[in-house]
Amino acid sequence: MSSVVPRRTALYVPGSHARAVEKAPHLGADVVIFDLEDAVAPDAKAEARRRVAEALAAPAGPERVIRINGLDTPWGAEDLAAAVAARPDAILIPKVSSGAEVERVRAAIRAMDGAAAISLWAMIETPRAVLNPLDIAASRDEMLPLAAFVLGLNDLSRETGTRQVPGRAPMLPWMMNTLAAARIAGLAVLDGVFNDIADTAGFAAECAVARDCGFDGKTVIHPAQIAPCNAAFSPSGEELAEAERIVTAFALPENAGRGAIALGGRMVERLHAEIAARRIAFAAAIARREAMPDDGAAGREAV
Ligand SMILES: CC(C)(COP(=O)(O)OP(=O)(O)OC[C@H]1O[C@@H](n2cnc3c(N)ncnc32)[C@H](O)[C@@H]1OP(=O)(O)O)[C@@H](O)C(=O)NCCC(=O)NCCSC(=O)C[C@H](O)C(=O)O
Ligand SMILES: [Mg+2]
Repeated sequence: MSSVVPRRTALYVPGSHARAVEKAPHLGADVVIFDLEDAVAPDAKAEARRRVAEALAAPAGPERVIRINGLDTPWGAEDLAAAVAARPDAILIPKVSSGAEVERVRAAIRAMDGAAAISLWAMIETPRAVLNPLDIAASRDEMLPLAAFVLGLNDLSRETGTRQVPGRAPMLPWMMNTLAAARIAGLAVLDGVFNDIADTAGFAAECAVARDCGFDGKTVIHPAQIAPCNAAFSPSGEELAEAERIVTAFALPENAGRGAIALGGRMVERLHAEIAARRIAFAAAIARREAMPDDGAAGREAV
C-alpha cells in the first residue's frame, strides 16, 4: 500500500558539496537525503557535518533526512550527535543488518542530553538485511520509530557479486522481500539509485519497475532524475479518472449492498474502491506538496 505522504523522489546530496547542498531543497524532490556517509571523503566528514547542520537551520519544503556513518566507524558517533542536534525529519542509518543495530542507535540517542523524538530510516543493503528485513522492521519504539526502508543496491552488489543489470532480475527477490517486510510493519519503502545519469531511458524503465513492484518512490543522485522519477510515481490522469469512476460507482444507491460490480467490462470489488480512494488522496497530497513554497512556509503537515 502506498503511503499518503509523497516520497516519490529522495535526492541524495553529498554533505561536502556546498553548491549541491544549497540547491537540493529547491529542485522538486519530495525528500532530500543529506549524506555524511559514502558520498563524503574521510577528510571532509567534519566539514560536511557543519554544512548539513547549517542547511537544516533554514526551513524547507521537502522532508529532510541525514544519512550518518555507522556507529562502528570512526565518524558514526559524531555524525549521530550532529544529526540529532540538527533536528531533521529522520536519520538514515546505513548498512543495517538487524533490529539490534537500530536499537543501538536508539540507545545512543537516548543517552544524549535533550534527546527528542525523531524518526529513523534504515538502509537495506547487506545480504543479512535482505534475507531478514522483518527482524529490522519489527524493531519498534514510540519516541524513535523506524519509519522507512531505503534499498542500497550498490552495496548489495558489492557484498554479493550480483550485477545490476537492466530489469534487475537477480535483485528482484531481495527487493520484494524488503517491500513485503515494510508493508507488514507499516514502513515507507524506497528503491535504490540508478548510477548511469546519462541513460534516461534506462532510468525511466527502472522507475516503472519499482512503481509496479509497489515502492513508494526511488532514491536519486542527480537533479536530472527528479522530474522523471516524480512523474513515474505519480498517478497518471487516466489512473485518476478510473479511480474517480470506481469511487463514484460504489457510492450509487443501487450498489450500496454489493461487494462486486461490473464497470467498463471489468469486475471491480470494494477493495478496488479502497485502492482508488487512496490513489485520489495521494494525488491530492502531491498537489499540496507541489503548491508548497520551497521554504515550507505553508507547513508540511498540511500534506
Ligand atoms: C554524480 C555527481 C558527482 C555528478 O556531479 P556533477 O558532475 O557536478 O554534476 P553536474 O555538473 O551535472 O551538476 C549540475 C548541477 O546540479 C548540481 N547537482 C549535482 N548533483 C546534485 C545533487 N545530488 N543534489 C543537488 N544538486 C546537485 C551541481 O551542483 C550543478 O549545479 P550548478 O553548479 O548550479 O550547475 C553528483 O550528482 C553527486 O554527487 N550526486 C550524489 C552522489 C551521492 O550522494 N552518492 C551517495 C548516495 S548513493 C548511495 O550511496 C546508495 C546506496 O547507499 C547504495 O549502496 O546503493
Ligand atoms: Mg550504500
